[in-house]
Amino acid sequence: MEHEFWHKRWQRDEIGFHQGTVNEYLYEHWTELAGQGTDAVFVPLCGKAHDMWWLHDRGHPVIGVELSEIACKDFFEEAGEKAKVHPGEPFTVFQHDNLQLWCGDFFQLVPDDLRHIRLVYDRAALIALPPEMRKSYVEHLTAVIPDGTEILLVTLDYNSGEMKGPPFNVTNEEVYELYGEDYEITHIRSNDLPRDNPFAKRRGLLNGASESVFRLIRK
Ligand SMILES: C[S@@+](CC[C@H](N)C(=O)[O-])C[C@H]1O[C@@H](n2cnc3c(N)ncnc32)[C@H](O)[C@@H]1O
Repeated sequence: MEHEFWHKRWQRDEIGFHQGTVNEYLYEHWTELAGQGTDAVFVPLCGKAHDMWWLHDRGHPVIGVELSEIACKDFFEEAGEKAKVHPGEPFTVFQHDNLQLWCGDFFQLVPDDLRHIRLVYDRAALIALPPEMRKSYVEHLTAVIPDGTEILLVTLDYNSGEMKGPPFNVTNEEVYELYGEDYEITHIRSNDLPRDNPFAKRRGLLNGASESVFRLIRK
């Protein structure tokens, strides 16, 4: 996906992926990874996900990475919070307490940037990318997070003949192909979305869809 594609989506406010509330799988499964601890969390391709406030409120330092400056600004403004802005290259950092949004390209991150990270939350990041980019995404993520980092990954699968992504369909088999070599994988659960689910209905998915949740540990 070209950067321009996402910039346009934000400029036109075409952000159907944005959830104004905490994601149900984050809410239900986060303690299985994090316990009651407050380790630092990385949120790739973070948008303006409310989930980051939830993680922050639980005491986690958070670093999100997001291409769109609109998303970064809106994230703080919509919460009525002021962020300090540290302009820079390749990232401009928006900061409030220990919650930072790094505005720039995920693929520009280097391992030193994420050396304190112990947890990753991926909702609508892997599945935002077309098949040819997903391998590079996982390779880059694996290169920049420390060993032992745990990831909560949420995926979506559907009949790819029925709609054009994003979000793209990622099968559970693909998760094992992409992460199997470098991660221990636990498939926590899958949840069927029936054809009359609002998302399936909006996108014309006559066979519905299915979401899956994984816990991955970087070996
Ligand atoms: C489908 S949205 C998901 C946002 C968020 N995870 C959520 O749950 O709402 C994908 C986001 O990734 C951002 N994005 C796409 N490519 C990126 C890249 N290379 N680096 C950083 N952000 C990127 C887009 O601007 C978009 O906000």
